[in-house]
Amino acid sequence: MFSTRKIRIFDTTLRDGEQAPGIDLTLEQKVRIARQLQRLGVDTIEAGFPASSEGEFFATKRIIEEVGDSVEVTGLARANKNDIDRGIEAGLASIHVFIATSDVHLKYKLKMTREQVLDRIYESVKYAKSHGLIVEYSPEDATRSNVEFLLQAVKTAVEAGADRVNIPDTVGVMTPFKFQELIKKIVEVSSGRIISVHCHNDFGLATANSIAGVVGGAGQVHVTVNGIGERAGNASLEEVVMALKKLLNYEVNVKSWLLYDTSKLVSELTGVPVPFFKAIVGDNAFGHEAGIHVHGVIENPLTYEPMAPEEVGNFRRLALGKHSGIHGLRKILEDQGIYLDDEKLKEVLQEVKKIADSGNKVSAEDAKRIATRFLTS
Ligand SMILES: CC(=O)SCCNC(=O)CCNC(=O)[C@H](O)C(C)(C)COP(=O)(O)OP(=O)(O)OC[C@H]1O[C@@H](n2cnc3c(N)ncnc32)[C@H](O)[C@@H]1OP(=O)(O)O
Ligand SMILES: CC(C)C(=O)C(=O)O
Repeated sequence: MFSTRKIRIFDTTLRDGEQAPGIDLTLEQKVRIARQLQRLGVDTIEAGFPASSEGEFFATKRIIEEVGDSVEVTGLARANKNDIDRGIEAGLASIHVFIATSDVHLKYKLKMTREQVLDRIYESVKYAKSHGLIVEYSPEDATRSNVEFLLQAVKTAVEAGADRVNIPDTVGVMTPFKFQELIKKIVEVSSGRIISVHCHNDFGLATANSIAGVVGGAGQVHVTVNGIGERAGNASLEEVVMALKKLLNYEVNVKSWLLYDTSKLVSELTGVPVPFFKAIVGDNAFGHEAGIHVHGVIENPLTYEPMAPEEVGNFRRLALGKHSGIHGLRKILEDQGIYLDDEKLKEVLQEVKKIADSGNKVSAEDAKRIATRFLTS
């Protein structure tokens, strides 16, 4: 399925990402990440939750001062006057107001009736709009809400003036086909407002569900760098962006070649390592050891890579091990200035495999050392 529709990228690394246990960024660290997100080209930066602490308040304020001229900066607020006022005091021109719509949240957490929640949606969105803000409303736990009530909540937010409505899969229980259908229904009652999706990764489906939401009609996706966030995390920015661009041909503002550096920066500042096998930005995302693959990639990278590493700022890494073949070994040695005939290469390869079979790693330098013996013998 192909489309040229433009999809907004709403980055919540500094809000939902930072909410994860063990991640507490300083003001300076938040500002560094915000600057990188602005360079990357996201459409909205959710800078934090200004009412939650002094630090969050001042970080939001500084981020607006630093990058607010060139990118929309928003902040999270509960559906109450105090949180919205705190956002306004921090200087926000855009606010993300949320209140849950699922019965389990209403009964046990909010202790409110459905009617009270609808009133609260209307009042809080209207209040924020009356201060001239761009308002995005999220019915938290939308995907476990009664669908009729969810549609009522969305209509209420739209009537109160919400500019965008975001549909959160708060505990990650959606499957792609189900979510696509739900988003279609939401779009039908939203009077042309941008519909957004916010997916959590509890079943490893956050990226798939986000894409399904877009196919269902969403015009914006909430993401975090490296997929950090509550519990199993959020939909990862790099996966969503590249899937939208490369697999479905949607238009996205993000400069994909800055993805790897952005991932490294967020990893460094949060202290959360990027998994080796992480799609797009993992160190093995363009890694090859198997002889058949390495041969193919040397002839033409398209054989075993769905995109070029440079497109996302990552690197191709050719490794040696028990699965290596002659073509790969030749390339690794020639890159280091070592040229051997096929007979000698085969002997070096046998040694490489012997080392690997005994459970040891073989680096390019190890191969060079072995090959040097053959050069001089
Ligand atoms: C799905 C999400 O990610 S939602 C965002 C979650 N993020 C965070 O919680 C991070 C920031 N949070 C905080 O710093 C604090 O929780 C604060 C400042 C917001 C509130 O702190 P406290 O006043 O101490 O309350 P606490 O966090 O224990 O409880 C939450 C209160 O907010 C209420 N509440 C929760 N969500 C909403 C909402 N969307 N709208 C209005 N009220 C809400 C709860 O019912 C509870 O109210 P109560 O105090 O009257 O019982
Ligand atoms: C506030 C909302 C969007 C949220 O973070 C969630 O439901 O996961």
